[in-house]
Amino acid sequence: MKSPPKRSPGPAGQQDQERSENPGFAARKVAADILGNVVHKKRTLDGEFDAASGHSGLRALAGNDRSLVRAILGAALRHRGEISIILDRLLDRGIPEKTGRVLDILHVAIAQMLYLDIPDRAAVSLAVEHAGADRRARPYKGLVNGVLRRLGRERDEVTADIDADIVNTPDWLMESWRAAYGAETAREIARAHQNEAALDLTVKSDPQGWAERLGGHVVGAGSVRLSRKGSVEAVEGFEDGEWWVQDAAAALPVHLLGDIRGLKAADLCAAPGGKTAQLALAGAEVTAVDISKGRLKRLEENMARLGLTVRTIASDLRDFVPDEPFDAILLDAPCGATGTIRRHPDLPWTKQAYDIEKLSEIQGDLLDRTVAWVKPGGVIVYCTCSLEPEEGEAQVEAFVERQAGKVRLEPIDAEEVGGLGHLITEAGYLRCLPCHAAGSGEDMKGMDGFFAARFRRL
Ligand SMILES: C[S@@+](CC[C@H](N)C(=O)[O-])C[C@H]1O[C@@H](n2cnc3c(N)ncnc32)[C@H](O)[C@@H]1O
Repeated sequence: MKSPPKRSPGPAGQQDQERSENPGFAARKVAADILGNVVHKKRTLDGEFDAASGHSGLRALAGNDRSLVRAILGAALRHRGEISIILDRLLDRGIPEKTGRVLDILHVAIAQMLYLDIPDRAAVSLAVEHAGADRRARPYKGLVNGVLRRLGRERDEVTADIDADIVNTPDWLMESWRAAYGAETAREIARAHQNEAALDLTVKSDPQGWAERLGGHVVGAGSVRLSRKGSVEAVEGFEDGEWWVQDAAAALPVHLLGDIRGLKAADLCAAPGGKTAQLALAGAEVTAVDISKGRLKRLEENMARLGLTVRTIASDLRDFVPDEPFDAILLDAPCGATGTIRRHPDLPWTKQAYDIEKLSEIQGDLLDRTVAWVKPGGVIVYCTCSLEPEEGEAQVEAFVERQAGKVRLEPIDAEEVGGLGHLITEAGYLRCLPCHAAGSGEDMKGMDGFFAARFRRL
């Protein structure tokens, strides 16, 4: 169950050094705190890790301890269902409500013991110390010690017969995937979420050359896949703006617009600009629209690094009025993002079915608006990084019905997406799943869940 070591012990954060000399204590404390914020307060991991507005405890940690917090949270969230079952088996009478952080402390400790290469004694003693330092958890310090030591002793019995593929996904999501893709594929999707995603790059040119230079493979429709982890800024070509990070699946929708050299293209919901960069590189005159000024600023910084020029407009699309119609429109609509769980293991624990319903209404509204913004004969590509049919297949079927006589579906051909025929549905949509291969060969396995459909304006 354990994965290779990911840490070297770093200095404890300033605040916690006052309370504990034990190296690594501050990291465990911050991890338990963030876990609580994610699962109880529905805060996102990205938000908690934001340098400016994220969790204040993280700022006090050294870089290697921040990485340790990320690794612990990744394991605790990816295996949350398993850990809950293990805790049920270990806790004869459960834990009473209002016990402060006890459950979060236990989840963090078990994540280290079972899924990270951290010695049991370190995980247990830091958890016991943490319980002792927390006013409401203090009465359960003995219980934390007993439960974790028993797990250490009875690991095989306590972890036996757990269907990890199924239990780490909330029921509503598993049900949605079973209904959409069948039980076996739903299981494969959930299994794919147990692992982190590879690092995929979109390069300005010469994918094969960059793959050789960086020790990767060409996948998808010319993306470069690297297995390395760590800071992307340090990778050759970043500073010179030769590539940007973009999942192989996320790179496919722009290819569906065809030859856009010299055409006016709108990138709607554009930030942080992965697809904007592709459009500009393909020679289109790009207008990038996004509701978020902050995210648009990031898009502008990304374009500056890549040496690409685009026009940016900060606007809610529901207030947007283009000066003139476009030849091509890409709508990468806001969605539940359930296709990105490998990168965002917090997502299953922060989103609910209700969020998908609300978002699918917005998607329908935005998609309808694009019809008036594209020239007759022009093309609209709709895409989302979602696995839910309400945000994909069902969404576009309803669109075609509402806009009958104004748009027609233009089926996608496998040749347009690097020859990956398994990604094209019978209806001619692009449907990528996290368990799909991005090329041939075992190390090509995995891509973000994505949906795309193409329409021609009549
Ligand atoms: C899936 S992300 C876009 C990713 C981007 N296309 C890329 O490839 O890098 C969705 C974006 O939609 C934007 N957004 C959400 N609601 C919007 C609205 N009503 N009008 C315009 N943009 C919106 C969000 O700010 C967010 O940046």
